[in-house]
Amino acid sequence: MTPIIRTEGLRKEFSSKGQTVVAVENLTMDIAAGSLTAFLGPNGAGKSTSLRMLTTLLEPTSGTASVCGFDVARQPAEVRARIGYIGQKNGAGHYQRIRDELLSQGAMYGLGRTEARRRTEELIDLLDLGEVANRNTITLSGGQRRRADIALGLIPAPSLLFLDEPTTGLDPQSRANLWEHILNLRKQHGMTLFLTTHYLDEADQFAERVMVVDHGKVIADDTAARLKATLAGDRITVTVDGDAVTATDIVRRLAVDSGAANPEPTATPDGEATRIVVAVNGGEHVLPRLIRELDAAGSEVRTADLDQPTLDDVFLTLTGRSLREENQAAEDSEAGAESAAPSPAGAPR
Ligand SMILES: Nc1ncnc2c1ncn2[C@@H]1O[C@H](COP(=O)(O)OP(=O)(O)OP(=O)(O)O)[C@@H](O)[C@H]1O
Repeated sequence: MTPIIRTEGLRKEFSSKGQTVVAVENLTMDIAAGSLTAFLGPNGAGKSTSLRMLTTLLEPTSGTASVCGFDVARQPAEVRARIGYIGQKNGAGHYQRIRDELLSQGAMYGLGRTEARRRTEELIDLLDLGEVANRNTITLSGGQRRRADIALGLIPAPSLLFLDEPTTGLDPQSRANLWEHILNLRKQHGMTLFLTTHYLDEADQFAERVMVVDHGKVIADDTAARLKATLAGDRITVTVDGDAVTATDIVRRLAVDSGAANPEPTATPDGEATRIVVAVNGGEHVLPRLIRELDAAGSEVRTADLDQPTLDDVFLTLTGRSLREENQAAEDSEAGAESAAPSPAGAPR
């Protein structure tokens, strides 16, 4: 089947104060129709720029991209007619009722009045906006506003939807709720979804394909499960009494047997005992065997833990940075800026 997105050596450079910034470098990928791909990367990695090129909002410096079978540079109108794009900033206007905004969007896409009305009501229903459809966007909660954004992006009934950080800034419950809606849409309409997110748990849970970009380049591209298995591995920590050298040898042998990429354990004194940490493959099989072998060798196992990796561990291996910590730092600085910013008298905060 022809991929719904195909890029070949896509590149975007910006000139800023006499300097050239390469935001996206040599992006080559095929995305299958009907798939859900998460495009991940630290701040400034080039995710939004890639999305903006694929949605025809930015012209590539070089390389090619076809979306829904049309070239983004030469046939932008054809591309736009087939896609939806939900950017980072709230797309819904502030002083219009959601229902009216959806109707205007329908008119903008050239739907007749009856069809615009039908789709508006369908999307209000699908995205659970019934209770707020007659309210102005400015009065909505973050989660409701994001759902309104998605409804707006879906007015033209796209076969491919791009979402740039759809859940950023939402509380965990609103995130879960929005995801339920996104997955529901996908099920009902067989849409292809291509999204960026800073929440790696979302990518892990919902995406079939995870692409990690850094400094404008794709540095990993696979399923979340395979990325975790190949780039992070499981981690076993045991605390043992008795002969630390023998115990460490046993741990190393089992890690080697498991096929771990780096089977060298680290052993550190923990009071009278020794704490041994090692990376293994298939930790759930290795751990029981390890406990039996240590026991048979006369090492008393005080504690035994198995940590299975998250995508953040993958991220750390790949980029040397923890996205979880970056997110936390960004949230902290936003919260700081918000509490420091003066609020104009009477203005809603
Ligand atoms: N209009 C512009 N002019 C100059 N540089 C730009 C412009 N837009 C983006 N860049 C730069 O290109 C790089 C990639 O930016 P981009 O917004 O694509 O990153 P991102 O991965 O989406 O980041 P974030 O997660 O913070 O949204 C960054 O170094 C950014 O500063």
